[in-house]
Amino acid sequence: MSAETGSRDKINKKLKLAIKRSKNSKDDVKTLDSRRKVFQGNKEVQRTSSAGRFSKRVNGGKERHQVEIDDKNRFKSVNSDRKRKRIYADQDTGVNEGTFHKNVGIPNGKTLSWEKRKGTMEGRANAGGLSNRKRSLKGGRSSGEDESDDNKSSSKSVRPVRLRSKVEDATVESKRPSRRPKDTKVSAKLSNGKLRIKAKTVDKMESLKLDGHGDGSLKKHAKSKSNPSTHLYRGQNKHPDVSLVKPTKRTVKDKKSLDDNSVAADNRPKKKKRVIRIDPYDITNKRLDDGIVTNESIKEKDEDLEKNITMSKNAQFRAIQPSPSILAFVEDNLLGRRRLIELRRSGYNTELSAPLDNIPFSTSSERERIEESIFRNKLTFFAAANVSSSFPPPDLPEIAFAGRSNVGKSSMLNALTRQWGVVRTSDKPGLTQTINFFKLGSKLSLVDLPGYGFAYAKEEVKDSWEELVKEYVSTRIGLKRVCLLIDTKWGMKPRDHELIDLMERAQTKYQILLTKTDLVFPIDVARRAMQIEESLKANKSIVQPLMMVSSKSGAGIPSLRTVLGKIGRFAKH
Ligand SMILES: Nc1nc2c(ncn2[C@@H]2O[C@H](COP(=O)(O)OP(=O)(O)OP(=O)(O)O)[C@@H](O)[C@H]2O)c(=O)[nH]1
Ligand SMILES: [Mg+2]
Repeated sequence: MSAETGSRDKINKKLKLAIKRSKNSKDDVKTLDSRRKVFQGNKEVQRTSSAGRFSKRVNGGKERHQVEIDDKNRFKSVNSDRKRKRIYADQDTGVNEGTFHKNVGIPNGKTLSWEKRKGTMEGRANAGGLSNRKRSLKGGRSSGEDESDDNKSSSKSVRPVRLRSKVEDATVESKRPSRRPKDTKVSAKLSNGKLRIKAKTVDKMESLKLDGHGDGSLKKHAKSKSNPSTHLYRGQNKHPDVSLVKPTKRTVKDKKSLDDNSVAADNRPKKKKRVIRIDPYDITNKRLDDGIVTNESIKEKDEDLEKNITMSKNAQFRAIQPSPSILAFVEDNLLGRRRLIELRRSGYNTELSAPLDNIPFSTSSERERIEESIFRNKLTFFAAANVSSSFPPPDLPEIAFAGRSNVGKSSMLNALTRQWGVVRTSDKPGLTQTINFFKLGSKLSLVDLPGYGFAYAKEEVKDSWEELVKEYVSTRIGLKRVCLLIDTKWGMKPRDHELIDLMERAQTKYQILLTKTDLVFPIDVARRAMQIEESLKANKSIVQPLMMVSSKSGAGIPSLRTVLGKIGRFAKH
């Protein structure tokens, strides 16, 4: 009996427990229904819930237990949903630094989160829940987000955030903003486990921020379009002034449009002056220069005129047609530039220093071959004068050799006498600086005059030489002839004409010697002779003929000896 009563008690206890559990299960069903109503609005929760299984399970004992488990799971899911909300809250409060905050501290990372780039999430630290989050997203556009939250204009300009979520772990994908967004708006999308957020800004916000950080003058342009690049820089940098420091070309342009007097505009780099390079080979560029009259252009024109004159002089010289007699004389005496083979064919010894003279230097026996006896005498230096008072007494008839520097005066003395080293010569103009007197035996005196014109000497010295020469040729007693040496290549120069005029006035006999004939063509020797004879044909003191000589080749030297020898022979003491 005791066993039966014991078993009955156990059964009764179980029945009581079962009844209690059935009552509790009804309460649970009520609570579940109420909770189902709570989450009725959440479609995703309804979709995920197994409502059919839930209704079956509420009838059975084990099933009820399962129901409780499922309810726990559902609670878990509900809790997870709550947790999701808490996650947002935590995220908003900064407790749960998930993917939202991972990139916030990265200053230059390419994977900057969207709030870092757009600066919209800065103000969410004080926000709580989704509504606050929306609010923060509305107002949080730049580094001054907290201030901009209070700003109505900024809140108007931003779209609210849309959240679509059925996920437990929300991750944020940041959509990289375009580099040049025109109208940027902020929107957040939470779907398929990823929160996609787009941020867009409105121009007014930017202009207001400029008001806050820049000059007051910027307020004038609050409605004007702001620069998107400044948005970008301001979003990345909490200090908008710093972002203004590193502007792009586009920011510079916009700053200029904002206010010319602003500090930012003053700090912009100045434009470099555009340099126009004129191409000398470009016809259009030359046309620019044509209208400009400068001193340089006048000088160039003058130089061109002088060139034309010189060219005309040369042309005139080329146009001279020498007389046949002069041409014949030039050809007979082998004047002008000649080839050695030509001299050899004519019977001259080309191994001699002056083959056309055919007389070697220095030895007395050879000097006997000189046709003119007076020039067989030994040449001796006896006086030098740099002033007229130091002139030697005029005991002998004198023949002077005058001319420009380096024309070959001293060389002419050597060529006439064929004596080496008595008269010094040099290729440097200005060697002879005094009037040098040479005796040729006891019959004749040869005088080497300093040259005039170009010389390596001071102007005062050259002037004194010229004055001394002028005084000598105009006042010297015993001066029988002045041999005026003219370089065949260059012809007569103004100084030569000056000296000729002086000798004309002083009635000093002078004879023209064309020197260095071996350096020009024979035809030019004839032309020069014709030119000078024509120019001096009216002169009275000139002695004809004009002599054409070359100390180097010896051409015309024998003829000159003959002419000058007559002076010594017939001169009256
Ligand atoms: N080719 C050539 N050269 C000559 C002739 N006569 C002189 N020379 C050269 O011309 C240069 C000047 O000769 P010089 O006799 O010193 O001339 P200069 O007139 O006395 O010169 P200054 O004493 O400075 O007035 C020398 O190098 C001579 O060799 C010539 O007929 N033909
Ligand atoms: Mg000389």
